[in-house]
Amino acid sequence: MMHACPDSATGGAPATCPVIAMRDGELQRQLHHALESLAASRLRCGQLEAQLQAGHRREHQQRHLAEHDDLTGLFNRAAFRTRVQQALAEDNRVAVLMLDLDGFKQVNDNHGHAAGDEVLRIMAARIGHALRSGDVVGRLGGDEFACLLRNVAGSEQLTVLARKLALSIASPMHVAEGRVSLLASLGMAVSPTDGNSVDTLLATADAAMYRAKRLRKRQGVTPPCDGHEPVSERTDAVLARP
Ligand SMILES: Nc1nc2c(ncn2[C@@H]2O[C@H](COP(=O)(O)OP(=O)(O)OP(=O)(O)O)[C@@H](O)[C@H]2O)c(=O)[nH]1
Repeated sequence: MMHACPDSATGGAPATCPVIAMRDGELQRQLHHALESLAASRLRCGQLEAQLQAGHRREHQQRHLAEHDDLTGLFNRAAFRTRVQQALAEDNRVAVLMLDLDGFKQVNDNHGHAAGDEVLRIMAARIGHALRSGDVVGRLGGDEFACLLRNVAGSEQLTVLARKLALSIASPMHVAEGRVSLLASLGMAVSPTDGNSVDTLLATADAAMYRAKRLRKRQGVTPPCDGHEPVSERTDAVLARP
C-alpha cells in the first residue's frame, strides 16, 4: 500500500514517501533492529563508562601509592618535598618541623618489628591530630617525620605546636602487651628567615633536630620528660631574628 506524505519542498503538496510505503512488517523489522542497536549502544556506553571509571581509580591508586608511605599512610619524602615546594611558591611564611623518635630501635629490639610498626603508625596519627587541618605530615623514612605548616603567624604558634607534639608523642602506649614511652627530638626552620628553598629549609630543620638529639643524649634525658626544651630554644632563636 502506498501512502502520501506532506513534503515541505513541494510547498506542502502531497508526495510519495518511500519509507512509509514499505510494508508494516518491514517497518517493524527495522524498528526492532534500531531498538536492538540502541540497546547495544547503551550497553557499550555503560561498559566504556565502567572502563573509564576503573582507569581513573587505578590512576588514583597508583598516584596514592607513589606519594604515600605504605605503613603510616603519610606522604613519603618525595611527595612531602613537593608540598613544601608548592607552599613556598604560594605562602610567605612556611615552617618545616622535623621530628625523629629517640631510642626507637629499642622498641624493635625489645618488642619485635611488628610492635615497632605499630608504634610508627600510632606516632603518625598523633602527629596528624596535633596539626591544623591544612598542615601536611610526611614520613621521611625510618622513625623520622616532618610537618609542613603554612601561613605561620609567629614564634608563639610554633612553640605551642612543638610542645603539643612533644607531649602527644611522649604519652605512653601499649603495644605487643608491653608499655612503650618514647620521646622525639624536634627541629624546625621557617621561611624566609632560614631560606627560601626546599633543600635549605629541610637541611636547616634537620640540623636543628640533630642538635636537639645530641643535646638530649648528652643530658641523658629520658621519659617522662616532655622533650620540648631544645625545640623552644630553636624556635626562639629562629623567630627572634627580624
Ligand atoms: N619496625 C620498624 N622499624 C623500622 C622501620 N624503618 C626503620 N626502622 C628501624 O628504625 C630504627 C631507626 O634507627 P635510629 O633512628 O638510629 O634508631 P634510634 O634508636 O631511634 O636512634 P636515635 O635516633 O639516635 O635515638 C632502625 O633500627 C631501623 O631498623 C619500619 O618501617 N618499621
